[in-house]
Amino acid sequence: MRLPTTPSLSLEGRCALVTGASQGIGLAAACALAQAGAKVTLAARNAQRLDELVEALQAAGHQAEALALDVQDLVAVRQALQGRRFEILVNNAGTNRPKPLGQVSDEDYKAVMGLNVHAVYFLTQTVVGQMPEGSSIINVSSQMGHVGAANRSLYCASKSAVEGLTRAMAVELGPRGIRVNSICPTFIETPMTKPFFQEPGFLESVLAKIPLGRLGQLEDVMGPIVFLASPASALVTGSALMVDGGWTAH
Ligand SMILES: NC(=O)C1=CN([C@@H]2O[C@H](COP(=O)(O)OP(=O)(O)OC[C@H]3O[C@@H](n4cnc5c(N)ncnc54)[C@H](OP(=O)(O)O)[C@@H]3O)[C@@H](O)[C@H]2O)C=CC1
Ligand SMILES: C[C@H](O)[C@@H]1OC(=O)[C@H](O)[C@@H]1O
Repeated sequence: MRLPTTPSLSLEGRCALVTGASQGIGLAAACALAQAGAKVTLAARNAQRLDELVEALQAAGHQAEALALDVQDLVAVRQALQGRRFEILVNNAGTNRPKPLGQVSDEDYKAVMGLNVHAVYFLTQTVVGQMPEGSSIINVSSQMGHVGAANRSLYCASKSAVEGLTRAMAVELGPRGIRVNSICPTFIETPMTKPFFQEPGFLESVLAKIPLGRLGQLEDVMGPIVFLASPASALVTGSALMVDGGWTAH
């Protein structure tokens, strides 16, 4: 009798590019992919930090390399990545400038939309041409791509745009066997969010909206990243994987 067999979560032999990998969720994603066997290119602007992280990954027996890169510098992106073959791309680098609607400046808009959308779009455009069948693109979106939040109109708009490009790219790239999904975490304490939690009452206000009753941890995104990168999600594309403790289940 032939019993069904679970597709592998191994990423042996695959090359992965993770943007914003010098800290936070990007670093967690890079570690997850490396621990699953991928050769991971960690991209960010802080070259020294990247070298330290790559050294640590290599010391742990994993394959990793550093790529000092400003993903908003499209000339540099194209010079560094044009023609390079990756089977996995994690568009993680992102930013936020929480402000009341009336205080958002043109510069704020360009900073948030520039990194969260423009850079994601054109780095993906640069890399996708060399991606073989079976490749996986993972866009790090947010629960905020699916709900509104006060003082986060710009951020919510940027992540909603990421959800739209995830779906459209999934439709366009499906015939090539390339999958495109988003991962949508809730609040995780990282250098980006640490300042938010200094505000009195902010943590309580966030926890009140999370049915599982806790903030996310970096480890909470690592399994979902490997799942979306691996053959275990071979029929999953155009999807938004909520990793939000139930925030958007309301
Ligand atoms: N933390 C959270 O609660 C959540 C975060 N997210 C999303 O996850 C992603 C990562 O968030 P988080 O880890 O908190 O962010 P952090 O601010 O902690 O880290 C951001 C990373 O992006 C890199 N980066 C920033 N600008 C650039 C650039 N121009 N070019 C290349 N790399 C850049 C930074 O490295 P360097 O300075 O060296 O370039 C850093 O490694 C973002 O897209 C965010 O929107 C989604 C849901 C929840
Ligand atoms: C869950 C979100 O992405 C979270 O919302 C914010 O305002 C922070 O910037 C985090 O990214």
